[in-house]
Amino acid sequence: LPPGPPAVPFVGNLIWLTRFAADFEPPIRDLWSKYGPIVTIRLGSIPIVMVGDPDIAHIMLVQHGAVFADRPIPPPSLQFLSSNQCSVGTAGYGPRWRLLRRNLATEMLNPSRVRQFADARESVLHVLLDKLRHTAASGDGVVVVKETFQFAMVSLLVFLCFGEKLEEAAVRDIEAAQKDLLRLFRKLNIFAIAPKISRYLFTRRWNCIFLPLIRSRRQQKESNVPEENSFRSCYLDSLLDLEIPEEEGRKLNDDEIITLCSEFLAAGSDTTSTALEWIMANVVKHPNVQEKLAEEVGTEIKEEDLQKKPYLKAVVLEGLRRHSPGHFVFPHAITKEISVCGYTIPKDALVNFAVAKMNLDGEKWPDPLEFRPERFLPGGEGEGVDITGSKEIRMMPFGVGRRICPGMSFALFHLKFFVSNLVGEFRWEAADGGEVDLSETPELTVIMRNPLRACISSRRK
Ligand code: HEM
Repeated sequence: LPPGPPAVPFVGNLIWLTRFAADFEPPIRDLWSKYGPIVTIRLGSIPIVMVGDPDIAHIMLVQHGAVFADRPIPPPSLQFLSSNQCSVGTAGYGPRWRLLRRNLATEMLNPSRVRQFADARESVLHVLLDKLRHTAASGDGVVVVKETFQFAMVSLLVFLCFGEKLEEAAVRDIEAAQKDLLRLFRKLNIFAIAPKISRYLFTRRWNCIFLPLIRSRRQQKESNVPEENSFRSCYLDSLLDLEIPEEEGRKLNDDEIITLCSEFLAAGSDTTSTALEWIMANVVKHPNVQEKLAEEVGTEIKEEDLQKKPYLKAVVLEGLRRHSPGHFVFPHAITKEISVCGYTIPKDALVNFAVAKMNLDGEKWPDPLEFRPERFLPGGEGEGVDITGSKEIRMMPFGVGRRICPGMSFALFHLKFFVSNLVGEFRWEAADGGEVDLSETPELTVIMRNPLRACISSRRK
């Protein structure tokens, strides 16, 4: 195994038992400085290999992609959270994962499907801009954007997931339930201490919110009468139609559908709204970037033109490089024992990859902490960078290899869409004439410790 700190038998390295999720990062950084860019820690008796080097990550995720594409099996008391691994992110590497992933990618996330939801996007954008205008008008031009961005992303995904434009209160309920679920993930010990009660509370809340939506859509599909405000199809429709070939073509049950809808909302909303806030924070902090961007996008923004805006793309990529919403990927399990870079990684090990460390690698990116979109323009060191990392990993905000985020192009498109409209519509300045503080703090994604506060004024004459 790769080197690591000494561990107590059966207990592992005690420190990891008290730390979850992103809190892992500072001590892991210390281990990399001490032992090198690939280290082993132990959680109980499970070895976890933490990889902080892009070239080693490439060997594992691309050259031995199939071996590193599995996911760990959750302990029995937590299996209900994913309906026995019935979600794209939790399913083991096999036919069910392929089926679910293909369904999500082709039915919802591919570019031509994304284009069909232009009216949903316009409507969400309209609400977002109105909320910002209204807040600014009632508070000396100052807005705190975090909640507004989050609400916009959740509204959009709820639209795409359930095919209905829900009332604001209903969207807020879903948003609150998602947040509580994600918070619970950070305190998994609740499920260990009182598994039955937590399971009951958790399932009841989820059923109350999602079951009526699922039932009404099922009825609607059966009666073939599209309701007012409904889209022709949505993610839920694809799940209602899906059949599992290796289980005699059975349909998904309600619990599985709830898990998949919840995954769709959770995976897509927090990540994208966090990235949007980081990008806008840098746009506010760097007036020269903002003016260049405003000049490129203009005030009449058309979706079909977004692909033709190189500086917009550069700003989005630089935002994702400099402030990846996730500093690690989801844990990977391996399908068989394997030797890589002189180490043998056993079948029961987990492996994780340090996205943020790779994005800020000083050998690949000069002045890696500097926000400089020009790197991605012709002649810059990031010109033509392939963020899928298939030939070489230089940055991996969406992961790399078989488990790469299926929402990557969806997210890039929506980031461009919102950033261009926010900059095209308003002139942004740091609130109170102050500085924008770029300190990070880990929650489920790595967010701004001090949420962005900005003064906005209309660019329209
Ligand atoms: C800026 C926005 C986003 C970022 C930075 C991001 C990042 C990531 C990362 C780092 C992974 C883990 C890859 C791995 O485990 O190796 C992932 C997985 C995933 N993401 Fe995203 N993501 C974003 C948006 C989205 C959106 C919009 C969706 C869908 C609506 C989505 C759905 C998923 C799913 C389902 C997985 C699990 C894939 C699998 O295990 O096969 N993500 N994402």
